[in-house]
Amino acid sequence: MRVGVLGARGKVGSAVCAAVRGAEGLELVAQVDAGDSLDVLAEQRVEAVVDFTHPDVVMGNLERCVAEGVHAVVGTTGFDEERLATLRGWLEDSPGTGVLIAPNFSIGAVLMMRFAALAAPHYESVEIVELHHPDKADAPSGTARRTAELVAAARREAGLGPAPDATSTALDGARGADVDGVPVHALRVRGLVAHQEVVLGGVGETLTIRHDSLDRASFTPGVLASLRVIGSRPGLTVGLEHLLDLG
Ligand SMILES: NC(=O)C1=CN([C@@H]2O[C@H](COP(=O)(O)OP(=O)(O)OC[C@H]3O[C@@H](n4cnc5c(N)ncnc54)[C@H](OP(=O)(O)O)[C@@H]3O)[C@@H](O)[C@H]2O)C=CC1
Ligand SMILES: O=C(O)C1=N[C@H](C(=O)O)C[C@H](O)C1
Repeated sequence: MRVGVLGARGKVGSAVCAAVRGAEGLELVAQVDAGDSLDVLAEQRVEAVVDFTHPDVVMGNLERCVAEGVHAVVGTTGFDEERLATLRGWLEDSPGTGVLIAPNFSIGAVLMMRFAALAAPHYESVEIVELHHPDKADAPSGTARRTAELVAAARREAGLGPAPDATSTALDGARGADVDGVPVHALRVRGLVAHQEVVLGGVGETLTIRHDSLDRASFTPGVLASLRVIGSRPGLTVGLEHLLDLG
């Protein structure tokens, strides 16, 4: 498969370029970064792109890729329901083209999200703390948003109400951002890569589920696995879990 990487000079994009170069059956034929033309997609007969760019530009990239029938594996964050609906519309006009968007391509993060959803119905309280490097464009992280949505859905399904919180006065931001009723706290600290804790609590006990990406190499196996199947998954797939057998 002929692969192009968008965001090729970025922190994750450069790791993906190295991984694609070393992967059997994949050929890195285009490296695109800010200011470069997407004409290279047609010129180099790119079959699939990997996008790790910026939430502000990813939709423009995907509109062009889908219009040209180029499959896309997307790690860039910033997808809400409105963006996903727009993307589904574009894909309807380009049958056979596949787009996979994953808030997190590391296996541990996917498992952390699954474990958090599994635990959620059993605890009264739940909060999420995500910790990242200070050059990150968005807050909270895409992973934290997705985790909060999964936890909230699991709580709703179990008939649980809002987690108790008797705070009657607080400094703005002290209780984090409210994502689907789940407080999410974002730390930006030099030296960190990508980390998250889901803290659950009930009477007399807490459960903390923590995941750490210590190196951006943690994202590349999931990206390569996605590239290998994207050609046979037309339409939109959201989440790496759909490619894994998690039981
Ligand atoms: N799903 C996952 O597993 C992961 C997702 N991410 C997400 O991926 C995205 C990128 O993260 P990261 O690599 O750390 O960020 P970086 O800023 O290091 O890399 C982004 C790169 O994209 C470039 N770029 C900007 N605009 C365009 C454009 N229109 N076309 C092509 N390239 C462009 C940037 O150039 P310039 O700097 O000149 O603007 C930069 O080189 C973020 O949204 C992040 O949250 C990150 C890690 C894992
Ligand atoms: O910007 C990052 O670094 C990361 N972004 C993704 C997110 O927002 O969840 C994935 C991971 O947390 C690293």
